[in-house]
Amino acid sequence: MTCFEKKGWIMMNHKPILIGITGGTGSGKSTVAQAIYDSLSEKNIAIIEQDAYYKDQSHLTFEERTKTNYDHPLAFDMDLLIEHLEKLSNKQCIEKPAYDFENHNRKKETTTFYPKDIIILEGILLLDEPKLRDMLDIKIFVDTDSDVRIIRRILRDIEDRGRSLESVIDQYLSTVRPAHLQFVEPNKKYADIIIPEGGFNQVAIDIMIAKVKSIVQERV
Ligand SMILES: Nc1ncnc2c1ncn2[C@@H]1O[C@H](COP(=O)(O)OP(=O)(O)O)[C@@H](O)[C@H]1O
Ligand SMILES: Nc1ccn([C@@H]2O[C@H](COP(=O)(O)O)[C@@H](O)[C@H]2O)c(=O)n1
Repeated sequence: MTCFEKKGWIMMNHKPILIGITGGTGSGKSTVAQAIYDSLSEKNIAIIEQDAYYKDQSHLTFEERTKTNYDHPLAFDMDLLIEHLEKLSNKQCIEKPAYDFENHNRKKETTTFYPKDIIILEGILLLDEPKLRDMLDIKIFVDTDSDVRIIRRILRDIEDRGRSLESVIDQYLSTVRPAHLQFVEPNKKYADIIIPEGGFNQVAIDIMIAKVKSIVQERV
């Protein structure tokens, strides 16, 4: 069954444009996603964070959940993410999960998410799974040096995600860095565009916006 929001619908008979923004942790993915969203805010557009699709771990204790490798593809419920993107392509609503970084678990509540003309999907592991990769109309890799990324991550995880300096460093060395080298960096080759240094690269963002607008024009 199709599902509509009261908002304007510009490409009624078309599948949504799916923009994937990937790159290492702290590279600036969310910042780039927000900049694109802000520049196209008059359109029927939304952001989906891949983080919302971390697997539910309610069967584990908090202590056990701290030991999960959150940078491995198996940490994500990729089947649910793909199912949701397919539903949105078919103009169906989804119940989008939400994630609690402090508890290392999915939240109980979900949000009803309506189909959009443009969806920005943002996350560390968008290009590793061929089926997901093939669904993306535009694939962007935000490329930022690892020393800059770890500094950003330390600040963010302590401030927003309830972590200690020691836990961020331990996690980075034991799982984040090895998984980045194994699953994130090698998939850069699949990107259509590589944006150096993330969110404040206005030239790259303007080029992206022009591309999205030209796809919209083709489809209306
Ligand atoms: N080009 C940039 N220069 C300086 N700081 C940036 C830049 N891009 C992002 N940041 C900052 O770095 C932090 C991480 O950025 P974010 O977009 O959340 O990264 P990601 O989503 O890849 O983890 C945020 O505090 C953000 O404001
Ligand atoms: N319980 C969790 C879940 C994920 N992480 C880390 O989040 C990173 C991905 O988010 P970004 O915004 O940084 O792209 C990823 O590197 C995981 O290590 C976590 O620490 N705890």
